[in-house]
Amino acid sequence: TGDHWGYGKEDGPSAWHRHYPVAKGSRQSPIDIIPDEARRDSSLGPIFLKYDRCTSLSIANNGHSVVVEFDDSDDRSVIQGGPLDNPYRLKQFHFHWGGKGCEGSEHTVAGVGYASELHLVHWNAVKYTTYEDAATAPDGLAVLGIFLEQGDDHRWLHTITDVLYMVKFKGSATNFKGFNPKCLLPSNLHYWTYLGSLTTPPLHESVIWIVLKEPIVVSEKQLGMFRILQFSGEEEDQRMRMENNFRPPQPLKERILKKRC
Ligand SMILES: CN(C)c1nnc([C@H](N)S(N)(=O)=O)s1
Ligand SMILES: [Zn+2]
Repeated sequence: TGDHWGYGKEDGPSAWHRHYPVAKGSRQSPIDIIPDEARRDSSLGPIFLKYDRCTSLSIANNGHSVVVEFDDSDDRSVIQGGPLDNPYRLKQFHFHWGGKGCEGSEHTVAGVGYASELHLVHWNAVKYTTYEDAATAPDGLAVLGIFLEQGDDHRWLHTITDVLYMVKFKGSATNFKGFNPKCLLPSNLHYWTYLGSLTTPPLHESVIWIVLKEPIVVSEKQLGMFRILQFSGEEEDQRMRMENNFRPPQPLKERILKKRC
């Protein structure tokens, strides 16, 4: 049992539909974002991120990515506004990235990928009692996507890359308290939004996606630190470097990509 999916040739995104048929569904993520085709929507206001009294708990390697988990027992860390009818609670954030010098984002912009993509996963605690209930509801999750572009060192990313050696292997975790993800946001919060899904199995079609237009800039050295992580556990003999853990863009089908006026 356990996760029998991955990013390899046999168990990668093109095979996920065998165990998760929703992979061929009508609102799958990620997508290729075509800016000129985004429809202006006057009902869309700005997004607000209240990450002040941050509630980070731990950082872990779950065999697919590196994940920072938050205490989501109250509304201290929430996203609201934009396409959202109420505040959504921050549950975790994680990254997707490529091989050295290669694209590794999940969403692409006019067919072009970025080096990496940060996902901050929030859930609708007003309408649903648990994350698990929200994760299967059409308006249950809100994921904020932020592109990472290769360039100069990011001033704050080292607080994450400096501890990656402690979670090198699948199943490892360590304390990670007092980290405020506000330091990972770009200067402006202009966004695209559309209805989509989780981008890894179980691929639930429960995500309101909010993708920021402005990337943050990180160095190749910092990106390289993510590649010391392994998909495999410490006891496994196959050393499997964690990289290219991204799903390619999926058909837009009958969806409209929206943006703020
Ligand atoms: C259980 N949670 C929080 C998640 N399950 N799948 C997630 C995917 N990694 S993503 N990329 O956020 O859809 S996040
Ligand atoms: Zn993700």
